[in-house]
Amino acid sequence: MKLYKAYAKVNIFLKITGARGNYHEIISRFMRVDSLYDELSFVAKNRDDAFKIIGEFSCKTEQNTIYKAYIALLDSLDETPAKSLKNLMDKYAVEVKKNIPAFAGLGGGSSDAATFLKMCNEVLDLGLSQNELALIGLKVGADIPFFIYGYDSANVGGIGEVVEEFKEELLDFEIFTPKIEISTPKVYRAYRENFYNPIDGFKVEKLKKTPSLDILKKMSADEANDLFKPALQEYKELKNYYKYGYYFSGSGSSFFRVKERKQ
Ligand SMILES: C[C@@](CO)(OP(=O)(O)O)[C@H](O)COP(=O)(O)OP(=O)(O)OC[C@H]1O[C@@H](n2ccc(N)nc2=O)[C@H](O)[C@@H]1O
Ligand SMILES: Nc1ncnc2c1ncn2[C@@H]1O[C@H](COP(=O)(O)OP(=O)(O)O)[C@@H](O)[C@H]1O
Repeated sequence: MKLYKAYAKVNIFLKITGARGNYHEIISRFMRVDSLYDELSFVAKNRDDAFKIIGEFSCKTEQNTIYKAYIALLDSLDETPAKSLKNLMDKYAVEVKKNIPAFAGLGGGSSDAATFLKMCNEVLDLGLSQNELALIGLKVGADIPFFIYGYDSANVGGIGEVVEEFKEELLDFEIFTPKIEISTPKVYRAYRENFYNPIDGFKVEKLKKTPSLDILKKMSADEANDLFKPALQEYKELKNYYKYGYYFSGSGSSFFRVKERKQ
């Protein structure tokens, strides 16, 4: 069966622009990490088994983003394609070779979910557009739309649903992930309680136009990512891992820096 790659991402910058209910509106440059991906495939399974995911996960199937994406996709389909999808998942399990660390700020769970949605769309010929898939994905997680579009680099806004390609060279990253299980909601909550200071529209426009390499030359780790200070506050041990010249991805715990330009 065909292997599908679910790439990791890093957030070159991540700035908060406001609040939306329990969520935060952001402007962030997402860049795909070419060297780090999970591998997904459909493999034949026993028809009697329930929805099955094969792979090393720390969560139950019901909590897996792949299962949540399946339910969201089922809900969005008419009767006939929904039947085909159920039939597909009766016959096949989703096998995942997990390479992207979890709780890492690298979007592993979101990328798996996005890839699963694209696999179903392709295999069943559902004819869903990228925008439609992104909206289905958004119900499962804010990072999923970026992975649906599959751009190398993009400015991501709203809570994650506005994805605009940013044309630039893909960078090669060195990444390390401290073994700290960071909770994304906890970090956003700490930001809102103690660091809330949304940036203005002028700064947003400037950031959106700046190439990633320039951002990384001009900004320090805490200037580039509004979630770095709240993460340090909530997870004190994080500071033992921080090395000068590295940047913090999303809500963490990964740090990255550019290795070299991709050939
Ligand atoms: C911080 C970022 C940066 O890319 O990613 P990670 O570090 O998790 O990879 C994202 O904003 C995370 O996206 P994702 O991890 O998909 O978030 P979700 O599952 O949708 O939301 C989990 C929780 O995080 C908070 N949340 C998430 C996104 C957002 N824009 N504002 C928020 O406040 C909310 O409390 C929400 O209930
Ligand atoms: N397909 C998946 N891959 C990894 N983690 C998943 C997946 N589905 C659900 N999870 C759960 O999501 C959390 C971590 O999400 P993940 O996407 O790996 O991290 P992050 O949001 O920091 O990039 C953990 O609670 C993990 O058990």
